[in-house]
Order: sequence, then C-alpha cells, then structure tokens
Amino acid sequence: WVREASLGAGRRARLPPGEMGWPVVGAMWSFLWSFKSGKPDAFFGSFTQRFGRTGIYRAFMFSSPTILIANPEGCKRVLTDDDSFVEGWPKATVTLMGKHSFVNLPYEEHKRLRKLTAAPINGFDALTTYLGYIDRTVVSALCRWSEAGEVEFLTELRKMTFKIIVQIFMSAADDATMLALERSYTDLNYGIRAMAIDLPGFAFHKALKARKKLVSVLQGVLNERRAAAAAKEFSTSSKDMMDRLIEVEDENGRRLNNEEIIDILIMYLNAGHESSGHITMWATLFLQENPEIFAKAKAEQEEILRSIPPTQKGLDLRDFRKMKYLSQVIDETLRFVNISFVSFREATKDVSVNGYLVPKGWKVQLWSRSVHMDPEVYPEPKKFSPSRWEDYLPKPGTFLAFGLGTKLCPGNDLAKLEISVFLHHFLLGYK
Ligand code: HEM
Repeated sequence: WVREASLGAGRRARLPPGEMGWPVVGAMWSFLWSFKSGKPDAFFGSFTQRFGRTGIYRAFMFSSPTILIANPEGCKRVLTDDDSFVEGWPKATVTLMGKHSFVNLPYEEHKRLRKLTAAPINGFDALTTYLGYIDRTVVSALCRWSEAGEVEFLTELRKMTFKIIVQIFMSAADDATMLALERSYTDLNYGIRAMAIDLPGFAFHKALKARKKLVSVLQGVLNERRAAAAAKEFSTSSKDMMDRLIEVEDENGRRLNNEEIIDILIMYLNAGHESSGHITMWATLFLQENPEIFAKAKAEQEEILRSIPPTQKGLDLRDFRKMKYLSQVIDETLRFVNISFVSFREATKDVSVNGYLVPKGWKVQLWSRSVHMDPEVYPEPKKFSPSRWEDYLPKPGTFLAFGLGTKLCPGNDLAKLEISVFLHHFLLGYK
C-alpha cells in the first residue's frame, strides 16, 4: 500500500492488475515454491488465473515493486527501449556477478565493452577459429565417459563447456586453475537468483564465499599476465580475451583496472558455460527419448558426412550451418527448457506498456518462459516438437531464448555451435 499510495490516484489507476502479496517478502515465497517444487509455470499461471490474460501484472519481488511481463509485444517493447529501461537485476545477482559486470554498467560503458568482447566470440571467423578446439574437447570427453562406465552427465557437460569458454578467455589456464574456478561456479550459481541474505545456511552466503575464491584465482592469473607483459614476455600465439581486456583503452586513454577485468571475466565465464551445458544435456535427453526425432537427426548427420569431399578433414563451419533439422532440435530445446527464464530491467521514467503504466523506478521482469509456453504463441507448448520450427520465422518478441536488443546474448552462435558439435558426435556414435 505504501509503495502504491505514493504514485497518486491517477497513476495508480493505470497500473496493471496484480497484488503486492505479503509484507516484506511480497510474492517471493510463491515464486520460490513453484520452482523448488518442480512446477515452474505455476507462479506466473497463478497471475493469469486470478487477474485474467493481460500478460502484464504487478507484484512485489526481490524487495522491489515490480511489473511482470509475459507477452511478446510487451517484452519486445522493454528489451528494445534503452532510453526508458536499464538493467534491474536483483541485489544478489549484481553482488555476485560484480558491479563492473554487464548486469550493472551504464549505457555507454556497456556499449564499449560489449563491442570489444562480443566480436571475438561470435561471427564466422571467430567460430572457425574455435571449431577445432571445441571438436577435440567434445570427442575426448565422449571417449572418456564411454570408458568410465557411469558418469554424472550434467556435471561432465558443465566441465566440458567450461573448458571451452576458459580456453577462449584465458587460453593458458592450467588444470588446477580450471578446477578451482569450476567448483566455485557451482556454489556461485545457487545464490544468483536467491534473496540476498548473508547468513550461514543461505545460498547467497555460500555464493559470496565462492565469489571471493573466484576473485582470488582470477587475480592470480591477471597478476601473472601483467608481470609477463611488463617483462615483455609476449606470447607469440594469438591474443585471448584477457589480453584484450588488459590492453583496451577508452577515448581518454584510460585502461580497465583489475577489479573491472575480474568482474567481466566472472560474468563471461559463468554465462559462457552454465546454459550451454544444461541445454546440451536436455537436447541429448530429448533425442534419446524420441526415437523418431533421433533417427531423423541422425540421418541428416550421415547425409552431411557423405557430402563432404574426401580431401576435407572433419566438418567445417559451413557443414554445421547445413544442419537444418539439428538446429530445429536445439531451438525447440531452448524454447522448451527455458534455462534463462526471466530478464530483469528497471524503468527510468513512466512508460506505457500494453496500455498499462510502468512507473519510474519500478523493476520489470520479462518472463520469456511464459511467452514460450503460451499456447497462443506456440500451439501445444508442452509437446517437444522440433518440426514446429520448419520454415518458421518467429515474430519479434516471441522467441527470447537469447534475449533481444542491445543485450542480446553475445554467445548465441558459439553456444549453438558447441551444442551442435556435441550432438553431431552423440548421434553418430553413442546412445
Ligand atoms: C544456450 C546457451 C545460452 C543461453 C540460453 C543464453 C541466454 C542469454 C540471455 C537470455 C541473455 C540476455 C539477458 C538479458 O536480456 O538481460 C544473455 C546475455 C548474455 N550472455 Fe548468454 N546465453 C547462452 C550462452 C552464452 C555463452 C556461450 C556466452 C559467452 C560466450 C554468453 C554470454 C552472455 C553475456 C556476456 C550476456 C550479457 C550480454 C549483455 O548484457 O550485453 N551466453 N544470454
């Protein structure tokens, strides 16, 4: 009531339907309960049931009055309007990713660092450079697991995708560094969407400790790099992302300090392995569970293998771009699993979205999960059906697996390539 009353009667009347829930916790219990109890759609579904299919509601979450949006037009409007909306992630996310990471940067600084870091990850040339390493890492992982008897699939996949992203960002990381980083990321991730309660027993408390470890490991690597640069011990091999971040200057000649570089690395290394590992796992399971889809995907891989000239060693990037059906399997997995189920923003001014008021200073949550599960957008949404993507170009705002606008995931093509390489080998040689 306190939050809403301060808006005044005129603005209050234009708010979307909804309720602010319990004092202090707002809708957090019901949000956490629905995910913890394996019913992730129950939370948003309860708003639709109680307040109608407006696709835009008000609630109190993560200690802030919040507008929840789950319709394609509303999501597109917010994600593409950088004047009216800035990042609005919960306190736990910003603290754990770091105040200099992309979840908290001013517009111009974000633009500059994004340009510097996105180009060397995506695009034809960059991906061609990484393909060989990805292929070798996948093949050796599959061989190792098949000899190991029983392995924990997701854990191993996360190790595999982590190895790839570490190679891209800090090429020379040794095994001990890699292991130390990877263990800490597991704890860090439990705290990222949690409430920021720094008391023993809470996920955020454990995650803060993990962040400290990550900072200390990355600080060590960074110190070594700077020392080597000072001693002019330049490596003759090509620059990795850490080198680029050390060398970049803004228009005034200012370079990034250690704190800034570490926050950017913590964010990229995390974003660059968690989701890819999960999506690879789910895509593999869906293929295994659906023999017809498996057979069709396998036939496509065999066809592509047959089409490569005998002089060509292995598949190149063009061959991966020919994998139409496999790409549909991956898109359907992204839609169906919704690993990045919600994005967070904050309104910098009063804005009208879908005819309702989003008040200045309020948080905005964009529920891509609910857009992907809306039967009016995707008929029979709970059916895993790769063929729904055949000759289908999603309208803007209807497929948000990688986001939209200036924050669109810079690793989208890299992620799809990693998943495709894995599924290629899995389909042809394993079950
Ligand atoms: C299947 C795998 C992946 C999924 C589903 C995914 C999903 C997303 C989504 C939805 C966003 C937008 C968040 C927003 O709007 O606020 C995002 C941003 C981001 N992703 Fe990914 N991502 C994946 C893989 C990757 C990889 C491989 C990398 C690194 C190379 C990466 C790095 C990032 C970064 C740095 C951002 C922040 C971009 C910015 O703020 O400008 N992601 N990702």
